[in-house]
Amino acid sequence: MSDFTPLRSVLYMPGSNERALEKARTIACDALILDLEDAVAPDAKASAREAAAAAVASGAYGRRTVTIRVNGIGTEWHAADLVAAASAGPDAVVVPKVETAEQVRGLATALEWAGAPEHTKLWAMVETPEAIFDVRELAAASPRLSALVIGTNDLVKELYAEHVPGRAPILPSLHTILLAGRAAGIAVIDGVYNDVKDTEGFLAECTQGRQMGFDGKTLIHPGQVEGANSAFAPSEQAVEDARGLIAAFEDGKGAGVVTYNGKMVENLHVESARRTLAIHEAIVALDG
Ligand SMILES: CC(C)(COP(=O)(O)OP(=O)(O)OC[C@H]1O[C@@H](n2cnc3c(N)ncnc32)[C@H](O)[C@@H]1OP(=O)(O)O)[C@@H](O)C(=O)NCCC(=O)NCCSC(=O)C[C@H](O)C(=O)O
Ligand SMILES: [Mg+2]
Repeated sequence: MSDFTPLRSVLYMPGSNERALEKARTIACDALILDLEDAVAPDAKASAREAAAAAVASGAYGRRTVTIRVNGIGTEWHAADLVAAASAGPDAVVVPKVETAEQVRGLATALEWAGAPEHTKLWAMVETPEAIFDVRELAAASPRLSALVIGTNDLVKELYAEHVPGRAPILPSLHTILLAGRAAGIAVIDGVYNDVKDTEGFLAECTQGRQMGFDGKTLIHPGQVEGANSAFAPSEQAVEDARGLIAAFEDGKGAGVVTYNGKMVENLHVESARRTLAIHEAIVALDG
């Protein structure tokens, strides 16, 4: 049994949108982010906080990973959001615009003090230039931190860049965040695609994200879930090849190098194939 948690499709929904919270019970995403930050107007912050905490406590989202995104450090809502989220005990508390390792340690301590259960992890959003300069230390700052989530909208805004197909203006930042996440051994989740009607552009960005190495993608609309689930899952061919490659290596009876389908196979390829199978098994277990 794999201990890998699929995070192919991570759907944001405004904590203030009752219809979305209800609808999310039937959406086949791997994870939900109940948002208290950007998607919620200032006068709806308190009611959204209550609704998100109640939604987590309802246990209505089955085996999906359920998280709450609180308002950022330094905002007037941050402390109350953190306390409410800690007592609701979601799978993770997502904190936007985290910039330093010190902030990560402070957040972990605050969650502890607020009585967050051990299973409540911390996900830090990386979406500012300051964070990218500190991301290596930030990613390794606390055992409670289990994911980096990229905020491409804020990043593009902060860089005075533009959203373009292929994302050339932000690729150096995306790679830097991935390197930091992989070095720390935590998940890294790609940013959102804003045009909910542009399926072709969305799928191209999912493929790019998978090829770069992201665990999955954050989403803003239920119509994006299926595409992300499929793009970030190993294909049938990849699963078959992983099994074949492992079998070929084991048949080599201790040889350090063999071939499979004409290609060189060494132990490092076997490790990658085992990871592919672990992801596949975790997805099968989640999807049932
Ligand atoms: C983008 C939207 C405002 C579009 O809303 P709408 O026009 O209402 O969509 P539809 O009419 O197509 O909706 C169809 C049905 O699906 C439900 N729905 C829509 N979106 C969601 C959702 N996210 N989760 C659950 N359910 C959803 C509608 O209720 C309809 O249901 P039904 O009544 O049964 O037909 C909207 O999609 C939306 O609000 N999306 C989320 C926006 C959000 O959370 N934004 C904040 C996060 S993005 C971000 O900040 C990333 C980061 O910080 C960065 O910097 O990049
Ligand atoms: Mg943002």
